[in-house]
Amino acid sequence: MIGLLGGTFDPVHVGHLRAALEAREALGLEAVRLIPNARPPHRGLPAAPAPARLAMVRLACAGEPGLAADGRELARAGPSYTVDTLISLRRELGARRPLCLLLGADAARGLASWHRWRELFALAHLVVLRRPGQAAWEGAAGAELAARRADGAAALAAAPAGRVLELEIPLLEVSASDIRRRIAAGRSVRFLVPDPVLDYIRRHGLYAGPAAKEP
Ligand SMILES: Nc1ncnc2c1ncn2[C@@H]1O[C@H](COP(=O)(O)OP(=O)(O)OP(=O)(O)O)[C@@H](O)[C@H]1O
Ligand SMILES: O=C(O)c1ccc[n+]([C@@H]2O[C@H](COP(=O)([O-])O)[C@@H](O)[C@H]2O)c1
Repeated sequence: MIGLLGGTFDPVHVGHLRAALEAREALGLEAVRLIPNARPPHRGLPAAPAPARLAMVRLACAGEPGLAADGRELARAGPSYTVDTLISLRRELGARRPLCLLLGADAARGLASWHRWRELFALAHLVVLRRPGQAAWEGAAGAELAARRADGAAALAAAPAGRVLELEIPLLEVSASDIRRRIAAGRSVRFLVPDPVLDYIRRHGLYAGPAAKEP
C-alpha cells in the first residue's frame, strides 16, 4: 500500500514530513510519495517556481526510506489536477495495488470543488488527516464520503481504492505561508524546515522579496 501526499510545498516543511511519516506508520504504508504540483488548481501562483519546490521536496526526502519525491506533475501542462496524477500513477503501478491519497482536513474540506472529484474514488482511497480531538470532517462531499467510510487500515489494504478513512495523528502547527512570511520579515525558519531545505532557500534567495509577503 502506497501513500500519496500532493501539495504546493512552497516550501515543504516539517508539518508535511511528520504527517507523512505518522500516516505511514499508522497505515503500514510501504512509502509516502510527496508530489508537488506544477500549477495548483485552486490557488494563485506559488511564490517559488515548480522546479525549485520539487528540488526542496527531493532534499527533504533524501535519506528517509519512508518518503519519496515524485515529480510527475511537473511534466504536464495546465492545472495540476489530482485525478490526472492518479491516472498516471495507476498506469505505473497497475490497477490492484492499494493507493492512499493523504489530505489535510483543510484540503479535504474543498474536495467537492475538485476537478472530476468523484472519479478519485475509483483510483485511490482517501485518508483525511486530523489531530486527536479535532472535529470530524464535514465537507460538501459528505454523503458520498459517509457511504465509503472505513474503520481502519485493514479495510484499505483489502481493496485498491474507494474507501475513506479519517486518521487521527498528531499534526504540527506549521504552515508554508507562515514560513514565507517569516523569511520575508528576515526572521529565522530553522527547525521548521529540514536544514538542506533551509540551505536551498538561502542559496536561491527564495521568499525574501516583497512578493513573498502575500500568502
Ligand atoms: N502542518 C501540517 N500538518 C499536516 N498536514 C499538513 C500541514 N500543513 C499542510 N498539510 C497538508 O499537506 C498538503 C499540502 O499542503 P500545502 O503544500 O498547501 O502546505 P501548507 O503549509 O498548507 O501551505 P500554505 O500555508 O501555503 O497554504 C495538504 O493536504 C495540507 O492539508
Ligand atoms: O484536482 C483538483 O481539482 C485539486 C484542487 C485543489 C487541490 N488539489 C490538490 O490537493 C493538494 C493540496 O493542495 P494545496 O493547495 O493545499 O497545496 C495538491 O496536490 C493539489 O494539487 C487538487
